[in-house]
Amino acid sequence: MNLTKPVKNMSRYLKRLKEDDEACREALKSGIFLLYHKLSPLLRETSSGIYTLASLKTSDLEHILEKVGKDKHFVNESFLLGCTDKGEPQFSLEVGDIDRSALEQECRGMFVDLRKAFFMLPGPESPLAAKGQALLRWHQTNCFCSATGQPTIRNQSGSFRVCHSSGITYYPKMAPVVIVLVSDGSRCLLARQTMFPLGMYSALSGFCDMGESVEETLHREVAEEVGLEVKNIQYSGSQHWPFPQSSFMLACHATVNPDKTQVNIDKAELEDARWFTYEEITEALRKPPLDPRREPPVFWVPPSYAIANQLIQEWANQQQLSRKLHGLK
Ligand SMILES: NC(=O)C1=CN([C@@H]2O[C@H](COP(=O)(O)OP(=O)(O)OC[C@H]3O[C@@H](n4cnc5c(N)ncnc54)[C@H](OP(=O)(O)O)[C@@H]3O)[C@@H](O)[C@H]2O)C=CC1
Ligand SMILES: [Mg+2]
Repeated sequence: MNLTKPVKNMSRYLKRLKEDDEACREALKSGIFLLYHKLSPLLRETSSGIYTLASLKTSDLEHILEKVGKDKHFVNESFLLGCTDKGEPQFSLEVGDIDRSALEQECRGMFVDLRKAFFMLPGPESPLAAKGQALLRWHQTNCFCSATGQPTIRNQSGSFRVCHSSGITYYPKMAPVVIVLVSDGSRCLLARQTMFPLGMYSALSGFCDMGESVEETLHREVAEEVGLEVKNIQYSGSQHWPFPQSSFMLACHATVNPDKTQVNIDKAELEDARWFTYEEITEALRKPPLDPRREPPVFWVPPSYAIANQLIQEWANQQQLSRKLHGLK
């Protein structure tokens, strides 16, 4: 089978590459590579001034590696990410031990911190950039077995690491987090942590404790952080979130009784939490993406690549609909 041809069933194809070292090594010969320098992805500016993730073909990457004094077999250190629409296997490669500016020059691109890259990349490319970084980070921090202290060995695709001494297999992990937009019917509750950028408020969130369901985490986190009791939980969607380590965000809507809205903030967790009106929210959603050269606005919400933004947008749409139904503007 020629693995480079467009593949009808991508999922089966990727499963094979994940599990079969030989097939994956073969796929590396005709892969598409995303480079990271100390976990910062390589971006390129197109002729129309738009930034995209730079993707290099195997032959181009090997050529560049040789030019910067690195063995071309270094491509084998890559990790499998997925497949392009054309069926080309995609890989991420950490090149942090190579001179950064020499690489940037050879690749005609620049390595950009992932948080900054999220603001520069077109929407659909952000999750791929995040996945590439997350996988590299996981491998960098799981080189040893936590039971024996012996080195763990990766398979070719990077879908797991194994300790041959204990026989334990380690798989890349995400920590589940519940994020919830609480509404009292006409307002929604947003909060900020001291570490948030100035003026940014987001939905409430918290890591799931061992053994908890999504609903249990949601009730506990809202009670802990703002002292409220929620009901009517509705699932909205999910997202992988790479910061600071890989989280798996499960996003929900919930409501509180309109006569029990007094917030009691846990100051150890939150700097502030307050109710926002529909007008305040729609104005914040209309604001253009943050310009790092300008002062941040007094109140703004997470940008569109964050699932918090999706929750806030959905809430605003719902409010708009019910206002129309009630003859309000
Ligand atoms: N994509 C999005 O739209 C959004 C994503 N998020 C993400 O959600 C995550 C959780 O939100 P946050 O409100 O801070 O969570 P929590 O409310 O649970 O508060 C963080 C606390 O959990 C501890 N902690 C850190 N990692 C873990 C873990 N893996 N398991 C259990 N506890 C942990 C922290 O300890 P320590 O003192 O060590 O830090 C800190 O005390 C963050 O990574 C944040 O970036 C949040 C909002 C929006
Ligand atoms: Mg929290």
